[in-house]
This record gives sequence, C-alpha cells and structure tokens, in this order.
Amino acid sequence: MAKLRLGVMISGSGTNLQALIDACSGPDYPAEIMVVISNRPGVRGLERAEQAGLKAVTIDHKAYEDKETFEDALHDCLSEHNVELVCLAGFMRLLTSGFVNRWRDRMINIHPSLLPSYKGLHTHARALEDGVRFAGCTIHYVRPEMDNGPIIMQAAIPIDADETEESLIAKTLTYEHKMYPAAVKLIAQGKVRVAGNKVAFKDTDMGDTGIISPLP
Ligand SMILES: Nc1nc2c(c(=O)[nH]1)N[C@@H](CN(C=O)c1ccc(C(=O)N[C@@H](CCC(=O)O)C(=O)O)cc1)CN2
Ligand SMILES: NCC(=O)N[C@@H]1O[C@H](COP(=O)([O-])[O-])[C@@H](O)[C@H]1O
Repeated sequence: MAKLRLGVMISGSGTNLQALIDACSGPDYPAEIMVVISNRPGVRGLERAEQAGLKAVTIDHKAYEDKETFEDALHDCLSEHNVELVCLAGFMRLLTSGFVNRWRDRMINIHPSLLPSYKGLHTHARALEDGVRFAGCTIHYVRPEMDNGPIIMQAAIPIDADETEESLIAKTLTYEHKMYPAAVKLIAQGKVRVAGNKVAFKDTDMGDTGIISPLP
C-alpha cells in the first residue's frame, strides 16, 4: 500500500516535525514527508528537515502583499509535491477559509490545550493562571474558525503543584511528540473518518475514544 504523502508546515523549532521525521523513518510507518514548508526563514525546523534529507522550503508571509497570494504559494508548493495530508506543526499563521476549504479534511493541526478550552495563544500560562488541574494537547482537523475542527486525538496532562509555564510546555511537548505520529498513522491506515463536526474511528484498538493517556 502506498504511503500517505505528508506536507508539514512549521514556523519555528520543529520538535513535532522531528517526531514525524523519526516516525517516518520506520520501514512499516504508513506515511512519508514529501515537503516541509516554513513561513519564517532560518528557523530550526528547516535545519531538521535538511538534516533528514527532506525538501525544505521557505514561503515567507512577509514577502507577499496579502494572505491570498501567500496562501496561493503554499497551495502550489503542496500540490507540486502531491501532498495528501497537510500537518500543521507549530504553524503560527491563521489561514483563510479559502485555503482551509481547499484542504478540507486533508489538513490537521496540533494545539497545546484540551480543546475547546484555551483556543489561541499562550495556552499553558492561561491554564496555570486559571488553576485547572489538567492541561493537555489536541490534534484536530482544521476549519476556518481557529482551533475549532473535528477532534482526532487528545491527551490529558496532570498539572503538578510546582508546575511552571516552562515545565508545562516541556511536559506537553513530550505528549505531542507521541500523539502526532499516532494520529497520522491512524489516518494513513484509513481508520479515521470525519462525521459532521466529529471524528469516528474504524477498527482501532483505542476503543473509539481517541484519548492518549498514559502515553503509548
Ligand atoms: N483557519 C485556521 N488557521 C489555523 C488554525 C485553525 O484552526 N484554523 N490553527 C492554527 C494554529 N493555531 C492554533 O493551533 C494558531 C496559530 C496562530 C494564531 C495567531 O494568532 N497567529 C497570529 C500571528 C502570530 C505569529 O505570526 O506569530 C496571526 O495569524 O495573526 C492562533 C492560533 C494555524 N492556522
Ligand atoms: N496554536 C498553535 C500552537 O501553539 N502550536 C504549538 O506550537 C508548538 C510548536 O513546537 P515545535 O515547533 O517544537 O513543534 C507546539 O507546542 C504546538 O502545539
């Protein structure tokens, strides 16, 4: 069976990209990265892609007069590489509904909170500020409305008494790095389908819950 063709879009350090690179190096992993795109030049994630021998492309949003022409360049690059699934991994630009609908149900995102709680930015600090006992991370299909798409997988992460923003960011990333390859694997195996604004699973051993806690 052909491997699912991934396009990974980043804006920064790329540790989630690295988790996907490492997973894709496994001979039986059902997906492969065709191109890595960053909207910011010179970021660590691009180095990770080059070190892995992958096509690394910078499409700098600042170089385009508007979002539409920027997103046309993203779309053309993804299409050129026959990408079947776009993985947003720390991609920090809000995409227009035009772009999102072109890639509807073929684009997923990882977000560092237990959605629908803490949409947007600074999720860890906000969770600590509110004194919640669990933080988390979520993988979802992307919809025009920010952080509002059908949820594929979540991890609930206990917040320790002496937790700091830095320690929570680091702890959350350890869950993200397990969850992203697991979610892509399920999609590549055809075990995930979108049913309205929710996701349903086919013959998975996760009991149709999509929860990763404790880590696999
Ligand atoms: N249409 C959508 N676009 C994006 C989504 C989405 O769900 N729908 N997810 C994001 C990722 N993301 C949260 O997971 C997110 C990214 C960026 C922002 C944001 O406010 N960005 C600012 C610029 C910030 C910067 O460049 O550093 C902006 O775009 O003005 C919020 C949430 C990816 N896109
Ligand atoms: N709203 C989107 C967002 O905040 N994404 C978050 O950015 C970080 C990127 O780290 P990475 O570049 O090391 O993968 C990750 O924690 C990811 O969940």
